[in-house]
Amino acid sequence: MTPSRIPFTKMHGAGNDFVVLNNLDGHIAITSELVKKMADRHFGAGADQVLIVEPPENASNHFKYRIFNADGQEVQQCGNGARCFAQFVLEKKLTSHRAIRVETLAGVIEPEWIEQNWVRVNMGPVVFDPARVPFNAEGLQKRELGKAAQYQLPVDTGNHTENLWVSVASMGNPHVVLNLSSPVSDAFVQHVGTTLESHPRFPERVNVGFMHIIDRNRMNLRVFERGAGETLACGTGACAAATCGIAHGLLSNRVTVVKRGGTLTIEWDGDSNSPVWMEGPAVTVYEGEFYL
Ligand SMILES: N[C@@H](CCC[C@H](N)C(=O)O)C(=O)O
Repeated sequence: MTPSRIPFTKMHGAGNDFVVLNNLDGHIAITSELVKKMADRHFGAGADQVLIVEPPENASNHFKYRIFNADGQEVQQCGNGARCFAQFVLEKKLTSHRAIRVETLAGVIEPEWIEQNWVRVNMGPVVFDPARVPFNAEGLQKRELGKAAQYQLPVDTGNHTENLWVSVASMGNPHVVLNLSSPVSDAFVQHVGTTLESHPRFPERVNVGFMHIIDRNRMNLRVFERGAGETLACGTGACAAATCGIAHGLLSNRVTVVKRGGTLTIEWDGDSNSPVWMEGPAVTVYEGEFYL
């Protein structure tokens, strides 16, 4: 039975914040309602995502990692959370391995603890096939840019409808990336983020990335996340934006992604079978008990 007080750890990865629960013994009944309560910034602990540590289904892996957005929906992947997950299981002495194999709804990822508060993760491959994002590209104007396509999507930007060229990618979870020539306003991120997150062309909704390339090695990125709104950083968003930029021939194979909450490094060799590597911070903020 779920206890009336649930111990949790508050963590963040570049300002993307999490409530992390150890449910290895299965004593907590994880429901969408519980997640929403914990993630609430006024009545709960407050978090962009709630992360759950569970035993693996396959004995060749170390853990299962479940991810819930603040709106209570369970989702496939979370990059900043993956680094915090590795920091958490080591800190809590749930493993003695620095490199672990972790099951997610999107497949197995491999975080490696590099040093205190710093983790590198093999995030698996990126997928640009629109059907697998999923994104309905039917009837849209399409252009090939390097190794990936872009699609022209009419988007209400607040003042008028603009035909924006967008890239789409899956890191296990869905992303749309806008490549902008200048930094964007808060109002633009809120308006376009809200519109695209629930756009009918994305049947599972989508995370919306606003990428501003500084040079071949560096970009600024803001992400309006599915189920959480704009966050201070999004790890899979950084992987999606960087790999789109690399595939389009605009970026080198190692990119520094600067977010409002911190900086991540993304590496990808451009081969569709190769994994995407992400490196960055993973920090414990405090321990608490949540009263039900
Ligand atoms: N913050 C995350 C992504 C969390 C899930 C995402 N909002 C989704 O719905 O797919 C990250 O660091 O990747």
